[in-house]
Order: sequence, then C-alpha cells, then structure tokens
Amino acid sequence: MQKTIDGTYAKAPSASATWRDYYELTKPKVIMLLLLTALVGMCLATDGWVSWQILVAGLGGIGLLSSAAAVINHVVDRKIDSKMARTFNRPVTKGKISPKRALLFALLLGVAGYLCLELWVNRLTAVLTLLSLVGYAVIYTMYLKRATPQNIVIGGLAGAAPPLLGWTAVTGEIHSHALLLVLIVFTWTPPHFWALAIHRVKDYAKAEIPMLPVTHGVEFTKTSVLLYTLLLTIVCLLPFLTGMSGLIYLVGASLLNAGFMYYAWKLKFASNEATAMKTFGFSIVHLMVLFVVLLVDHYFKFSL
Ligand code: HEM
Ligand SMILES: CC(C)=CCC/C(C)=C/CC/C(C)=C/COP(=O)(O)OP(=O)(O)O
Repeated sequence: MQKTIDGTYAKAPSASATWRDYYELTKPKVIMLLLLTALVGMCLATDGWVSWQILVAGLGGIGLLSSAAAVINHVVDRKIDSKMARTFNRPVTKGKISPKRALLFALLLGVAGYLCLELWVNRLTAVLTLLSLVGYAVIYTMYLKRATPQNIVIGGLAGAAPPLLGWTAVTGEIHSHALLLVLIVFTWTPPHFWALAIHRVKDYAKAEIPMLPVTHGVEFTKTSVLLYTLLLTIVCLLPFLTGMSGLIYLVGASLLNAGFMYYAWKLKFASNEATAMKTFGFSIVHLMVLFVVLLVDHYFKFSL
C-alpha cells in the first residue's frame, strides 16, 4: 500500500466488484451479533415458541435494514476510511464499488427490509427499525461521529435497539424487559468501542475524527472503559433483580462480567501493546455469550 500526499492510502487499479465486496459492505459479523440480540429479544418476549413467520420475516427485515445502514456508513465515510489503515481497503473507498451503486444496493436492502417488517411482522417494528437505521446511518455517521467524543455513546442507541425490535416483532408492544436488554447493549458499547479506539488512536487522529482517546487522551479513555465496564456489571444484574431472568443467567453474567472487569482493569493498570485489542475481542465474546445465556436461562428456568 502506498500513501498519497494528502495522507490517504493510494487506490489500487479498480478491479471489478464481486459479490464478496457487496457482502463486505453489509458488515456481516456485526449484523450477525445484532441479529442474535434480536433473536433473544424475540424468544424472551413469550413463554411459548416464536412463530416461524415472525422469526424469518422479523430477523430478515431487521437484518436487511441493518445491512442497509452499514452500506450507507461505507459510502458516507469513504473519505475518512481512506485515511485509516484498518479501513482503507474497503470496497467503496478502493473504488471497486461506486458510491452510486452502493447507495442503490442500500436502497434495495432497505426497501426489502421495510416491506418484510411492514407486511409480515408489524408496523411498530418496521418504524422502530427504520428509526434505528436513521440513528446509525444519518445521526451517528453523518453528524455525531465528526462532532463529539460522545458520538458512540449517543449513537450506540441504534446498535442497542435490536433486542427491542425482536421483542416488538413478537408482541407489537414495548415492554420494560425489552428496554432492559437495550440498556445492556447500550452500556456495553462504550467499552467495546473505546478499547479498539485506544489501539487505533493514531488512525483516528490522522482522519481527524474526535474519538475519546484523540480528544481526551488514552489514560482518560482507559478510565472511561473501566467505569463503563463497572456500570455494565451493575446493569447486567437488573434482569435477575427484576425477575426477568433466573440463576443460570446470574451465574453466567457474573462470570462474563468478572472477565470483562479483568480486561478493563488490566487495560488501565497493567496494559501492554496487546491489551486494548484483547479487551475489544473479549467484549464481543462477552455480549455473544451473555445473550446465549439469557436464552438458555429463559428456556430452562421453569424446569429448575
Ligand atoms: C455505535 C456503536 C458501535 C461502534 C462505534 C462500534 C465500532 C466497531 C468497530 C470500529 C469495529 C471494528 C471493525 C473492524 O475491525 O473493521 C467493531 C467490530 C465489531 N462490532 Fe462494534 N461497534 C458498535 C456497536 C456494536 C454493536 C451494537 C454490536 C453487536 C451487537 C457490535 C458488534 C461488533 C462485532 C461482532 C465486531 C467484529 C467485526 C469483525 O470482526 O469483522 N458492535 N465495532
Ligand atoms: C437498523 C439498525 C438496527 C441499525 C444499526 C446498524 C449497525 C450496523 C450498527 C452497528 C454499529 C457499528 C458497527 C458502528 C461502527 O461504525 P463506525 O463507522 O464507527 O466504524 P467503522 O470505522 O468500522 O466503519
């Protein structure tokens, strides 16, 4: 890779796009985890089984609209992505897919997703999912990301919405237990992202994005990661304290939070080169396993 005079990475001769490039635009791994949280929202909304129609159309619609949001993010961010080593190789940034084609792709995904939810699920879920798309693709990406180091705290609400979207897909109503699941993902997002941002602080500074470690320094960000992880540990007790989840959840969540606190503590007080990325990696395992444990607890708590 070669750097150009304005600090961006040089474009390779633009090869033609493959389906893999379009797939990459949808941020598939992130969407998979989002869909897991939506699935858990669906399952916890009822004591019975979720109908196949709601499961398929609900997850399909939420997945398509989230993917559309991710594609728009690639188009809007193509200039800043070209300045960062982690992102310079993305299909729109590299010129493999033109912004126009990518936006058309996003439109197709978005319309298909909205119709899925509107026709086969319910209007509340369709509207809330569309609002989440606007929250991420417009409010976070176009405005907050460039405006304030609190960008990911506020913008995190869009990424935290899927458990609620799953819940409303099944019941057509907003329930306080669903909001509790949203609160968990919302509190998890800052330590998830800031751990990565600490590792990538130079990239973000070069791209002039006001992420917390750029504006307030790495030490302040490490303290923020530790405090948010502590807050997450407390928030994760709420499903048990409110009677939404049982002992399986309490034990699983406590172990996971002990692991996250270990990494956050190490990051603040005994970190080496690798600690920030290990903390980031653990955050993903933490959320994934936490939601699986919520599910296991839901189906087995009655037989205990
Ligand atoms: C505003 C909120 C969020 C921000 C700013 C954020 C930021 C990021 C960034 C910058 C990456 C690195 C991607 C890369 O390596 O190219 C990442 C990875 C990831 N994020 Fe987040 N994230 C947010 C919310 C979420 C949510 C809500 C979920 C799921 C529930 C999630 C799941 C993941 C996963 C699974 C990865 C790993 C992707 C991979 O390895 O390709 N993130 N996140
Ligand atoms: C409809 C709905 C639920 C929408 C939510 C969509 C969504 C994909 C949320 C995930 C958040 C995320 C990956 C943020 C990173 O963006 P970034 O631009 O900071 O990271 P990047 O530099 O890797 O692009």
